[in-house]
Amino acid sequence: MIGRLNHVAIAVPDLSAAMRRYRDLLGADVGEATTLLEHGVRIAFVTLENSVVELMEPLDGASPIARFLERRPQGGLHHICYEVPDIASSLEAMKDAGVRVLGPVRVGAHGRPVVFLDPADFDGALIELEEVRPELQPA
Ligand SMILES: CC[C@H](C(=O)O)C(=O)SCCNC(=O)CCNC(=O)[C@H](O)C(C)(C)COP(=O)(O)OP(=O)(O)OC[C@H]1O[C@@H](n2cnc3c(N)ncnc32)[C@H](O)[C@@H]1OP(=O)(O)O
Ligand SMILES: [Co+2]
Repeated sequence: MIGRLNHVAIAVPDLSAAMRRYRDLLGADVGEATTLLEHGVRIAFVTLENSVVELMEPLDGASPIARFLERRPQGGLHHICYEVPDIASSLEAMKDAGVRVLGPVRVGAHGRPVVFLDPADFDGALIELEEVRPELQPA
């Protein structure tokens, strides 16, 4: 059901510092920082040849990553995002299997529908599913 790895996300306490590290120390292609109010985060994507890393800092104490950073003040690996062709049918399959879905489907940073799955039901890893419809992709 899942397709490509879309991104791996790292929660960071200071996005500008993390962006500088990736750009200046690692020589990576770091995009612009973007605020995602609805998700409570400010993010920047690092584009690699074969995948993408999402750097995220919390907007405030109510952000879903605020508690995560309280436990790990230096930051840490936060979630992994897989592409699915049809998020509604993926969700149905998850619910049928008893996997807890965290919140509703929302529009993610790429402007596509995303949803999160409870780490307690997925080997301790927070999973994001992002809908990437094959028919809408360039050939
Ligand atoms: C969508 C926009 C953008 C994009 O890519 O397009 C993004 O990716 S935004 C990313 C930020 N959004 C989210 O993370 C939304 C989903 N996350 C959540 O709903 C919460 O963060 C949740 C439920 C995973 C944790 O909530 P909370 O922090 O309130 O709970 P606790 O701190 O009490 O933790 C409970 C339990 O879960 C474990 N946990 C927490 N975070 C993670 C994690 N990232 N990976 C693995 N496990 C995690 C935590 O250790 C606790 O475990 P326990 O055994 O009960 O101690
Ligand atoms: Co993400």
